[in-house]
Amino acid sequence: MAEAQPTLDDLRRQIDEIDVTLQELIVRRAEVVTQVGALKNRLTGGQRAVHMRPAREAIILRKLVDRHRGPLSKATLVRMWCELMSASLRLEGSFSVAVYMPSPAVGGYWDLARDYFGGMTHLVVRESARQALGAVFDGEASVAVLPMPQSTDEDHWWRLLLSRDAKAPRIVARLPFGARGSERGAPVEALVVGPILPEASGFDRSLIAVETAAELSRSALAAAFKAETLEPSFRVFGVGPAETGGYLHLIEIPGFLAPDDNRLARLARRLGPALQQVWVLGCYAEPLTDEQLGLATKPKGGR
Ligand SMILES: O=C(O)C(=O)C[C@]1(C(=O)O)C=C[C@@H](O)C=C1
Repeated sequence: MAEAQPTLDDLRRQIDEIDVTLQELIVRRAEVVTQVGALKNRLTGGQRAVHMRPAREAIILRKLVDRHRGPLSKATLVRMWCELMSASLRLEGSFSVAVYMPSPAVGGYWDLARDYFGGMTHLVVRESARQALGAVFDGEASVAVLPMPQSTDEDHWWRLLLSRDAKAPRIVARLPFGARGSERGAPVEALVVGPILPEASGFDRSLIAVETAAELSRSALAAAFKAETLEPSFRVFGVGPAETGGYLHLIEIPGFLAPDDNRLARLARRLGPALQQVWVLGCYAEPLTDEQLGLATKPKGGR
C-alpha cells in the first residue's frame, strides 16, 4: 500500500516546529553576542569603538557556504547571515554607515551597503566619497562605503588615509562579498573604510599606497615588488606630483600585509631614495566566488 502523503497541515506543523527551534537558537546567539559586546567594551576601556570584525565575518560566511547542502541557495543563506551579523553588531553598540551616492540615479553603493549591512542598519547618504569619509573621521558614522578606486577618478579619496596613526580609518572590506542582490543601475564595487584594525581572514588582499620619485617607472617599481615576493596590481598609478615632487600609487597585493612586514623594509632598501613613503591602507577578505556560491555557469556546448 502506498504511504499516505503528508497533508498541507502536516507540513505546516513541521515548519512551525522548525521555526520555534530556529528562533530559540537565534535568541541564544544574540545572548552570546551581547557578552561579546560587553567583553569588547571592557577591552577598549569603555571608549566608543567600532565593533565590526570583517575578517571574522568572512570566515563565518565561508564556513557557511562550505558546509551548506540542500535546495536553499548559498547566496540566500549568505544574505540571511549578513542580516544576522549586522543585527549582532547593533546589539554590541551603535553602528551606522555613510554611503557614497553622488546622485539619486547612482543607487548601486546604497544597494551594496543595504545587502551587506542589512535592512535595519542606519545608512546615511553622502554625495562625495570625501564627505562619506568625513562622516567617519567626525564619528558621525562607524564606517563608509566608498567606490573602488580607479585611475580615472577625479577625487582619489584613499589619499585621506595616508596616516601613521594606528587609530586612523583603514580599508577593511570589499563589497559585494557574496552574490549580488538586485541592484539599481550598473554593477559597482565598493570598499568599506572604518576605524577598525585590519585582520587576516585567510584569503585576503592588501592595499598599500606608495610615493615614489618622478623618475621611477612603473615597470621598475613592479620588478622591485616582485623581487620581494609581493605581486603588485596597480589600482591607481601616478597621482601627483605631490608637494614633495613625488607621485602616489595605490597598489594591491595578494595576502595579508601587516605594516611591519619586513618585505616592505627590504623594498625600501632595494629602491633607495626613489621610494619615498609606503603606507599600508588595510586589506579586504576575498569575496566569495560564483563557484563557491554554486553559481558557476555551465561550460559552453553542454546541455
Ligand atoms: O565575533 C565577533 O567579534 C562578533 O562581534 C560577533 C559577530 C557575529 O555576529 O558573529 C558580529 C559582528 C562582527 O562583525 C563579527 C561577528
